[in-house]
Amino acid sequence: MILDTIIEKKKETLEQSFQNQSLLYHPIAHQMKNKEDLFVIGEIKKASPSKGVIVKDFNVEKFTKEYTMAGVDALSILTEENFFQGSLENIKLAKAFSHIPVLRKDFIMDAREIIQSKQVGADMILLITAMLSDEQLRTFYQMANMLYLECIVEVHNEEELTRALKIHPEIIGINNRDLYTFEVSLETTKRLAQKIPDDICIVSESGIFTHDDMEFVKAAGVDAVLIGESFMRCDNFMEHLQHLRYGSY
Ligand SMILES: O=P(O)(O)OC[C@@H](O)[C@@H](O)c1c[nH]c2ccccc12
Repeated sequence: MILDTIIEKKKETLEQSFQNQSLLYHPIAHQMKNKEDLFVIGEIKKASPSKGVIVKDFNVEKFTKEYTMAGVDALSILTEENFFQGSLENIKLAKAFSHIPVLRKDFIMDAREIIQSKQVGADMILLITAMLSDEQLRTFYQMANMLYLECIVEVHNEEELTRALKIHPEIIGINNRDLYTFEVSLETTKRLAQKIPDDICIVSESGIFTHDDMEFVKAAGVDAVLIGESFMRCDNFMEHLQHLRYGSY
C-alpha cells in the first residue's frame, strides 16, 4: 500500500528533522537559563488586593518604555480587571512599545484564555497550580506550548510543587506571597528551590525590594526574579534596577 510507505517514510523524515531539537521551542526559558546574572521580569500593575491602588498616574506606554530602557529582560502585564485593574489592552500596548518578551499575568482558568493570550500578543502566560486541577494544568500547559506560548507554572508550597513537577515544566515560579493570607517570605524561595531539578528555570516572585533580597534569592539558586511593587513605586527605573543588581546608586 502506498499510504503505508508514505507514512513510514514520513516518520523517518520527522525523526531526522527533530533530532537534537526540542519539539517545543522555549526561547525565554533558554534565555533565563543562559543569562550570567539574574533575569529580571518587571511587572506593570496598577493595583493589587493586598495593597490597593499602587500607582495613581498609571500609564502603560510610559512604564513599558521606561522598563525597557532601564534594561529589564521581560515584562509582566497584569490583565485581571477586578482586583488588579488590569486589561488585555495593556498587553497590546506593551507589545507595541517594546521588543522584550511579555508575560500575561492573570488567573487563567479557561482554555479560551490561552488562545486569547496569543491573540493579544503575549509571549508567556502564568499558570497558577493552586487554582487548577492536575488535568487542567497538563492540558493548559500543552495547549500553550502548541501555540508557542511559554508558561511559568506558579507554586507556593511543597504539595503544589509536587503537582507542578509532574508536567515537567520548563519554568517554575515560586510565589513568595501566600495568595490566601498575603504574607510574603523569601524563605519560600529558599525552601522550594532546592527541591527543583537543575534543568528547570526558577523564577522567584513577589516581595523583592532590595539588592539584599536579590542576593538572597540568587543564593537560593534561582535564575530569574519577578518584581512588581518596588518598580512601580520607584522614581527612576534605571537607578532602581542598578541598585537591585549591584547594590549601589
Ligand atoms: O509586587 P511584587 O510583590 O513584586 O509581586 C509581583 C508578582 O510576583 C505578583 O504580582 C504575583 C505573583 N503571582 C501572582 C499571581 C496573580 C497576580 C499577581 C501575582
